[in-house]
Amino acid sequence: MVERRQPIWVKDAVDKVMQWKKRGEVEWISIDDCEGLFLAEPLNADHDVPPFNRSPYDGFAIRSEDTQTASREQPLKLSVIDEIGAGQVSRKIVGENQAVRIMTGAALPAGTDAVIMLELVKEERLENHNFIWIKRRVDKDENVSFQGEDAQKGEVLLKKGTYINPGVKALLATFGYHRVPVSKKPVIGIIATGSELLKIDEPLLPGKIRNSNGYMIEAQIKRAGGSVIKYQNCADDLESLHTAVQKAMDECDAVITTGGVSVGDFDYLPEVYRRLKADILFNKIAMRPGSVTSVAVSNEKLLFGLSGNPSACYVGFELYVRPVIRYWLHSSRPFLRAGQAFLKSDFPKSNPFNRFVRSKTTFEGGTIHVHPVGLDKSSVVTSLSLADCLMVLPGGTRGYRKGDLVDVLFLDDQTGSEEPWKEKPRSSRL
Ligand SMILES: Nc1nc2c(c(=O)[nH]1)N[C@H]1C(S)=C(S)[C@@H](COP(=O)(O)OP(=O)(O)OC[C@H]3O[C@@H](n4cnc5c(N)ncnc54)[C@H](O)[C@@H]3O)O[C@H]1N2
Ligand code: MOO
Ligand SMILES: [Mg+2]
Repeated sequence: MVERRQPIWVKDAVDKVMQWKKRGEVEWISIDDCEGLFLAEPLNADHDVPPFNRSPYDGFAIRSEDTQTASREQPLKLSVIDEIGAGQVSRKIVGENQAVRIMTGAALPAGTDAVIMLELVKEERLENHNFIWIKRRVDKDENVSFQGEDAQKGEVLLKKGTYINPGVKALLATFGYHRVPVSKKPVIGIIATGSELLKIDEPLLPGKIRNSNGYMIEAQIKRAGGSVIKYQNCADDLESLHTAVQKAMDECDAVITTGGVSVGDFDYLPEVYRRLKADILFNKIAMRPGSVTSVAVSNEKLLFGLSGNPSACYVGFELYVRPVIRYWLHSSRPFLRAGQAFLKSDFPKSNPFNRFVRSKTTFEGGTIHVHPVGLDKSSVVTSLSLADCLMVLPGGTRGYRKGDLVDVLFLDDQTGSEEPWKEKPRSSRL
């Protein structure tokens, strides 16, 4: 008699997995290698930015009070007493009717409180000395980049858990972080199982297919921020599968298998869990695709049994593995970013289970639309290459109509979400 499995809700499955979440060990790595990781400590401003009042233009630093009566009819003549470029500091103190020629980024000289652009003055050279003529009033603080206007000493600029994008990297450099606190990456092992699997450089043979899931999962792990150990494909043979999973569990922080997790004669992962004396958190989820996704824990390490069907495997990873990797990396928003969009076409299939449909979003007239891509079957691989989101269609309906507002989970996104997608109360009767 085939084992009857009791499905659980997606939200409960996520909760069960996240009970085993861990933060990775913090290490300080070179700023050159930190992008795509997460700050393991907050970033505080230990000085003002900019650190001094500076000129935003190439021009002349002046005293605004000297210019109060300057006009086209009564131009003002100032004596140029120094010239500085960015990086230089003038030693002069600017007095009445004096100016310093100053380039963008240079510190305002003592005594000055405004800058006039090169284009707005007339220059004159008289007896080996430079003068300028100004034909308008310049107000105090005009054209000054103020010390601390960008960031003030003591401010917390970025919270712990922030994703390090190019802008964050610029801030790290601004504050002299040549080494950056981040988490060590989790090492995730991948074992593709199935006697039908060929290596990708092998020619097709009757009844065989190439292992695409192994490569897909590798890319998903890397997109999430983890590092990968890819093991040899494993045939549907209990002894070798047991040995391979045991070895991977010893060597990695978590392990993903694909295939062999359902109720078929050669689906040996349930038996491997028993042999490992692993606690099975669940082996059936009320969702499509990916209902067979199983997760077990052995020696406090997670062992993900993803489906062999490519789309089911993909969705299982994004919902249950990705948040574990991102949490490990100290992300404060480890779950897929959620939003809502209008369905672009009817989705007439009745929906007994929550469905995660590979889809694509488009922006039209200020609103987001979403439409399914490719064939909606869990065995399909082509739709994955076109999807930028998963459209979530809660179960218990007779289908959805064009124009319905539906939840979407974005795949190529770094913002993430603090909370996972959850079934809403109306859909929460199993
Ligand atoms: N009697 C039942 N049969 C099935 C059930 C069920 O509840 N009762 N569930 C179905 C569902 S839903 C899914 S999903 C699949 C899951 O099967 P497994 O996870 O055990 O995976 P396999 O049987 O090993 O393979 C399924 C399918 O995927 C192909 N595959 C496997 N590995 C790869 C790979 N690395 N790259 C590409 N494709 C792969 C494999 O050839 C099969 O076609 O079970 C249903 N059956
Ligand atoms: O759950 Mo299976 O993953 O529907 O295709
Ligand atoms: Mg199977």
